[in-house]
Amino acid sequence: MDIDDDIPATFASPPCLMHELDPAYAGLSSDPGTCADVKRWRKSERARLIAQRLAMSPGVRAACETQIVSRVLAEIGDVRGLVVSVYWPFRGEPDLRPLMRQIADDGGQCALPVVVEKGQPLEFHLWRPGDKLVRGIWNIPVPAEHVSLTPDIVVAPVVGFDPSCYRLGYGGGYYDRTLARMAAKRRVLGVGFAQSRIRTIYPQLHDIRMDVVVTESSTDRYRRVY
Ligand SMILES: Nc1nc2c(c(=O)[nH]1)N(C=O)[C@@H](CNc1ccc(C(=O)N[C@@H](CCC(=O)O)C(=O)O)cc1)CN2
Ligand SMILES: Nc1ncnc2c1ncn2[C@@H]1O[C@H](COP(=O)(O)OP(=O)(O)OP(=O)(O)O)[C@@H](O)[C@H]1O
Repeated sequence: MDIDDDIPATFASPPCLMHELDPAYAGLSSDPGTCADVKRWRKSERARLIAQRLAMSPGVRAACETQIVSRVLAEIGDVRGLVVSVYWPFRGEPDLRPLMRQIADDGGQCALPVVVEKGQPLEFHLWRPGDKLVRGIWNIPVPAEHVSLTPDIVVAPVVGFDPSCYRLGYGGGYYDRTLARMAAKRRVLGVGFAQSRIRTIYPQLHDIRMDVVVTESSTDRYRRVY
């Protein structure tokens, strides 16, 4: 018999009892009226943030992207043997294709997110520099070959983000749906321009926090307390 079997279970730190509380107490809302207001607000905020980043000058954008790539590489550390999902840039997202080349050069593997079915989780398909791409849903380029991988690190582009590392995306809920299904040990690195930081995204019950958000001038970290 294990000696610990006789000892009542105790926690090294206080257990989290958040699940026993009203979600509103945690700043999360399940009220239908509030959800509808948040949806409307998110739609206009997305449009504003996308227009704002599309208006960046090419020189400023390129300088920011260089900074983002080096901060993300520092955040990833030794990439040998790891699968990192990145993304093909779309609607003014930071262009991280140099990051994908560097990951491959350093012995990691890259994957791109693929919408295989609307309203379902994303799949991540292997992409090596030079591999053929075809147009997927919304015309976003996706690998022509379908080699599905499970990422160790998910680099997720943000339309907006808040200081609690919550992500505002394009409104399909794809990353949330996908992360909800993945093992907790994956790391999620949000990336965006500093101008995409907003006070709050009004987090809802389905929103999943990222571990870190990297911009050209900042690295925000969410520290789990449990
Ligand atoms: N570069 C890149 N690739 C990616 C993502 C991403 O965020 N960035 N995705 C990450 O998920 C997936 C694509 N997600 C998308 C989700 C919604 C829309 C979109 O156009 N939505 C509608 C509005 C939806 C609504 O409000 O209900 C639209 O804008 O008209 C586009 C892409 C997979 N590939
Ligand atoms: N885990 C989930 N299961 C089912 N539906 C979900 C889940 N997560 C999100 N959704 C749905 O997706 C919708 C859009 O979510 P949200 O506004 O957070 O999208 P987003 O994070 O901006 O989009 P994306 O991840 O595609 O860039 C939500 O209203 C919700 O109905």
